[in-house]
Amino acid sequence: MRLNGEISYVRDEEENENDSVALISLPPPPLQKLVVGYALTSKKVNSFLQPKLEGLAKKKGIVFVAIDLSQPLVDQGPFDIVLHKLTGKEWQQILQDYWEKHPEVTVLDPPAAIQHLYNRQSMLQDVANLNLSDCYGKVGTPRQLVITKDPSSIPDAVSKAGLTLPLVAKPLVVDGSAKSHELSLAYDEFSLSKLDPPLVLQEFVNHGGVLFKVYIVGEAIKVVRRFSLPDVSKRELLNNTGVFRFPRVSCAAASADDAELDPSIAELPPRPLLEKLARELRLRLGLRLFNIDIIREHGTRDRFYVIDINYFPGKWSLLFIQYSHPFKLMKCSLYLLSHSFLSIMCQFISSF
Ligand SMILES: Nc1ncnc2c1ncn2[C@@H]1O[C@H](COP(=O)(O)OP(=O)(O)OP(=O)(O)O)[C@@H](O)[C@H]1O
Ligand SMILES: O=P(O)(O)O[C@H]1[C@H](O)[C@@H](O)[C@H](OP(=O)(O)O)[C@@H](OP(=O)(O)O)[C@H]1O
Ligand SMILES: [Mg+2]
Ligand SMILES: [Mg+2]
Repeated sequence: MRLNGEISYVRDEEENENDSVALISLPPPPLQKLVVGYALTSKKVNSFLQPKLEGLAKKKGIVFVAIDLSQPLVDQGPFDIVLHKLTGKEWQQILQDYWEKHPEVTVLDPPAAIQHLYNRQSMLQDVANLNLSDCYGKVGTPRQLVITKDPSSIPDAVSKAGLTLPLVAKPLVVDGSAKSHELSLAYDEFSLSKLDPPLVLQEFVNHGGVLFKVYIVGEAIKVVRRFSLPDVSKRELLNNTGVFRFPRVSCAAASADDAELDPSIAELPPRPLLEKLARELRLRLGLRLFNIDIIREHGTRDRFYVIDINYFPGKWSLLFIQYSHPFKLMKCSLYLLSHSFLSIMCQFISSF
């Protein structure tokens, strides 16, 4: 079975361009320029600032200008928007000072709000506090325990907390480094003392090996499917011991949008549920650019868990890669997906 791999809840502006016919031909009003100053790592510049985005943005009067980190921010600009994804206290302070002097500038997003996602404990707190049970499904977070020191105390702490094995061990701090994405799966309690705190130990939830990435850009939502860790059976749990490091299983290259999947596993979470979740988290987190990783407990229709939230994610450029796939249609759908995504980004920026 082939499922529609992606949903968009915002009409693509490009689609609408030919909808209306001008009755009187007046010259178009001059486009008011919107200047977006950006402070991004070179990795992010490569993945985000694709010529395609810059081209589309230019047509809509949006220009991207690199912020020079060696110069005072206050001496640069003027900017309408500052778009950033850099970690570190120093940058936070620079932005804060800038914002105090220029409250008219939109900072995407406020550094203090982003900071909330840089810790895997605070990251999921708002989801845990939500009550969406009447909204087409239940959304929660896996039970988890924070360990800050003394690895030898972990087996005892896990048993006291009553966590069920296997457990996913995740570095507590998420700072964009490769190390902060080094995760392990622990099958038995005693091997847990080999781990290296500070970390979060999270119950592993069987979910049929498919994860949903929900991208939030302002009020727009996009969902894609990615491959994920396979289920762990009771037998595997009994026969395995130890702690196993695993690579970045659900990276952008692990798209499951065009895979043949069991429909009960592949079915996207209900749209009203995602809309409510996105709206609530946007408000509670105070963020406009983020993504939620969500899984459906295997064997259930409506039990969902948020396992990760990332600030301003997305290797959108990957969607442009011309896959040497035998079906031309697939190339086309990938192109359309990325195109509408870029359009959404431009629409969002234009809204300020
Ligand atoms: N509680 C869980 N139950 C089942 N699988 C999980 C759980 N937590 C994580 N995983 C698996 O591990 C992968 C990585 O976990 P997570 O998303 O928390 O890490 P990350 O390094 O922050 O990822 P990202 O690259 O999205 O930032 C997930 O995509 C999923 O496949
Ligand atoms: O393309 P997707 O699957 O959305 O992956 C993102 C991850 O989920 C994020 O965690 C990455 O951000 P950090 O590397 O800053 O944590 C993020 O890195 P980026 O800042 O280079 O976009 C992406 O790798
Ligand atoms: Mg993730
Ligand atoms: Mg993450």
